[in-house]
Amino acid sequence: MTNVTVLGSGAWGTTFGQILADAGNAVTMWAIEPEIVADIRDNHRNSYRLPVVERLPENMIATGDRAEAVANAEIVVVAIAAQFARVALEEFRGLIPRDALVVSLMKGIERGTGKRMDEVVREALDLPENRFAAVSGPNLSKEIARREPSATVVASTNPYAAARVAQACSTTYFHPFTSTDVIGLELCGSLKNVVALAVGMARGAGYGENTAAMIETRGLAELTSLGKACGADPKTFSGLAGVGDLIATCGSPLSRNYTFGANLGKGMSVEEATKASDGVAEGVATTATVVALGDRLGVPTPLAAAMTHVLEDGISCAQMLSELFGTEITAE
Ligand SMILES: NC(=O)C1=CN([C@@H]2O[C@H](COP(=O)(O)OP(=O)(O)OC[C@H]3O[C@@H](n4cnc5c(N)ncnc54)[C@H](OP(=O)(O)O)[C@@H]3O)[C@@H](O)[C@H]2O)C=CC1
Ligand SMILES: O=C(CO)COP(=O)(O)O
Repeated sequence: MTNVTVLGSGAWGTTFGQILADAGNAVTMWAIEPEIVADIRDNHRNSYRLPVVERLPENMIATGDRAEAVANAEIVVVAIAAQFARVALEEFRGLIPRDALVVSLMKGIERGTGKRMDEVVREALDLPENRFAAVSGPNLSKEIARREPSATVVASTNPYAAARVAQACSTTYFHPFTSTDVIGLELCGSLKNVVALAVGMARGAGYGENTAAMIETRGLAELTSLGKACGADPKTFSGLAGVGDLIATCGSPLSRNYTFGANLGKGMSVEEATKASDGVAEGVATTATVVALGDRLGVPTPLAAAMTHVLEDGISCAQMLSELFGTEITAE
């Protein structure tokens, strides 16, 4: 049994807390909202962010006190909206035990700096690389909250850390694989959200399977080229965190990014789609950072560029699709 703290009691943070509790760990949830803390602590529910779960495990407690939340933690899991991660984590600097592992569930790239979540977490907490791990895969929280079978990837440059975290989140219904490719895992999780926005938009506009498959396949190619340029292992993109997460996210209205895109495709403005969103669609803030990353590395990112024009200039789905390939005939 391990003492694990989860920072952020959103849909996935709470679901992952349930996984950790089901795996036999002592789980402490931290949330910024007092009402969420009280709901988990007193009612063993998170009716605000995960109402699908009637009752959370007994070995899952909650607190809003930062020091108390991490005081005895052997593993600290970060499940905060990516664009708020740095500011939120800086409040925990110096509070986390020096031998605790820190795990990111976040899927986003920080606006302004273009940094991945492993970089943000390590900078905010002054954390050495060998105590960091990332978790990413086809993990739509509501299905996993219902304990449906699923799998994920735990990546750390420190194989011991990856194995330790994988052990802590292994249950009969949730199977972790390990990897040392942190960069690849981070890019898969972040960039697939941009592809999901585009696929959702096409679906919302009434296009079918061929168009979705076209966008997903070209999106995977873009994601893989960018990942390779960042030093990632190409194999990661054909695994659970790459193709696997694309299939899940681009195929389900449970995905916030997919649904955000679908609402755009139905004619909503970005503001209207944001208001309608149930949780944070991380791809909205990440899209522009992908274009900037591609520019910096000399890697073409036509899908991210087209989605940036959707998000910033309000171009239509038809215009987005026409921007994807241009008119020149090239090899695939
Ligand atoms: N939902 C899912 O199915 C999956 C999500 N993920 C990723 O996991 C991460 C967390 O997602 P999820 O758990 O769904 O949570 P949400 O995206 O629904 O919300 C983000 C969490 O961040 C918290 N938060 C926002 N701003 C701040 C802040 N300034 N300080 C402290 N906390 C803040 C929210 O708190 P509050 O609720 O109090 O507002 C909430 O707990 C995201 O990066 C997401 O991409 C990965 C796999 C699956
Ligand atoms: O990352 C996820 C599934 O793996 C959840 O996707 P959304 O953030 O689009 O809801």
